[in-house]
Amino acid sequence: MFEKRPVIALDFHCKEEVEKFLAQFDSNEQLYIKIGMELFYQEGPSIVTYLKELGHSVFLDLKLHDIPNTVKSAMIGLAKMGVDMVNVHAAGGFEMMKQAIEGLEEGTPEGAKRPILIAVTQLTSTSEEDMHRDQLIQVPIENSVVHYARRAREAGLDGVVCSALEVAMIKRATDKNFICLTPGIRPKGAEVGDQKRVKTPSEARRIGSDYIVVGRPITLAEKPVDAYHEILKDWNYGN
Ligand SMILES: O=c1ccn([C@@H]2O[C@H](COP(=O)(O)O)[C@@H](O)[C@H]2O)c(=O)[nH]1
Repeated sequence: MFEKRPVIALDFHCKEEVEKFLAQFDSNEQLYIKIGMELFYQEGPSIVTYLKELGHSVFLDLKLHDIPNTVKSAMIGLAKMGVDMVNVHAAGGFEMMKQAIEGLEEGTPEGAKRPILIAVTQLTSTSEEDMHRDQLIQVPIENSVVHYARRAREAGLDGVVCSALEVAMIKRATDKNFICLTPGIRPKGAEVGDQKRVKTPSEARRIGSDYIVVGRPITLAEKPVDAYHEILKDWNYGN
């Protein structure tokens, strides 16, 4: 399910910063925006309504991870907000993921499309050494990522969050339509920051990512609109 627009991670503190950022774009340009914890915990559901009314697509990246019943109830609420995509941590377990999808189905208003549900496998800021040390998972990181992807698919989810490095393995282990959304994207030569498992937009495309997520290389750029269009071009192989 290829999405030609890079998903922009708007990791801002408040709506005013979002407005300032969006004012730089042509008002006809419909973006795919990721709202994370930082913005959502400050602004709440009204930030979703605001962005949807402007015609943008919204991925609400709250990475739910709790007992199955709690996640199901939370998902019922999130489905009512009209977001396009939400997520959970696969580490929350098979039953939690199953309940998450049930909650979304229950909460989606009649006639509306159920939000896409994906599961975080291993964060792109986690290296194999980090995983061994912090999680005591003593296998290669790709094995852990593919294992979580298989469990997510068996639970009925639409896809996973992973690094572009693992996309080919996941598609082989699940199916080609199982969504791989990949953060940890950096244009050639860009600062990597806290990301550990990184690829460029065109590398991610070549490997088979369906969505890429890009934050700081756009939001902290001197000219964010130009930075966005360069990434868009690289992701779409110059088209
Ligand atoms: O494994 C993950 C899951 C989520 N993210 C989120 O994506 C963006 C990436 O931002 P950059 O500034 O491009 O590094 C950020 O909002 C993370 O919360 C991730 O990076 N890795």
